[in-house]
Amino acid sequence: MPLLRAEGVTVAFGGRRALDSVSLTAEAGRVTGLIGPNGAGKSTLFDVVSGLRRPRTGRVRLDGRDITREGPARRARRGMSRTFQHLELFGRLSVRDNLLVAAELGPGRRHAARTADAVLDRLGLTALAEDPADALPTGVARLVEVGRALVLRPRVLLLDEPAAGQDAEETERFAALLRSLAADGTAVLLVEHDMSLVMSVCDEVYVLDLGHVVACGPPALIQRDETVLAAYLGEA
Ligand SMILES: Nc1ncnc2c1ncn2[C@@H]1O[C@H](COP(=O)(O)OP(=O)(O)OP(=O)(O)O)[C@@H](O)[C@H]1O
Repeated sequence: MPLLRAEGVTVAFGGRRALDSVSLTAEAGRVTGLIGPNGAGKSTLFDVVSGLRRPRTGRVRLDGRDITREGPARRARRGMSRTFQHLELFGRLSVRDNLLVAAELGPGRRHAARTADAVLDRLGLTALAEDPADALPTGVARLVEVGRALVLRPRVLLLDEPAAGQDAEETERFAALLRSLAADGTAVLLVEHDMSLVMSVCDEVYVLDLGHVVACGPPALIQRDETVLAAYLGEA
């Protein structure tokens, strides 16, 4: 049984379908990519999976359990956490305090400081722990957002464009982090525009275009898929 499954998810804004019967699976121990041109529906699908938006039709299942009607807090307690495309850090708080605020809500709350410090160490952020979040370059701030999701010890981690603003070296380190999270058994679902990152870290890639899954498979196949190329070139 897959850890996370979205089944036949449809979302409409006004008369327009942002998602039209979309199904997707994310397995424990794997990095699953979700790509597609601007406006394809990626963030909307994240909102449905994380409980911020109710779909018009369709289901979200975690471990087979139907969680479609559960809110984001309940899903977080079940082991799901996410980052946002637009940074949502507490700008005046230090890097460490940003993680602590989340750690105090999570399963490691009794040892929140230790939990936060362990994640800072894993992300290579210890030297910046006391810096205010709003003084950080975007690439580092995104890493802090990932850290805030990680202190909740997620089984399912949803990352919305986490590498935007990272330089080449930061992206390389980030790729290694994603692989190590998967090796720990986390199901990572990754929305990302950096194609070389997606193709190098993902086990499987879903391609959305205009609210439909137009392709799904291992990176090597997706890179050669004509429907995918057409979607990106605007010919689909
Ligand atoms: N709150 C909203 N109200 C109306 N339309 C919306 C809303 N949110 C998203 N949309 C529309 O739904 C479609 C999908 O948007 P979404 O943000 O999910 O795409 P995306 O694939 O994440 O795009 P991007 O790569 O640009 O972030 C777009 O046409 C968008 O304009």
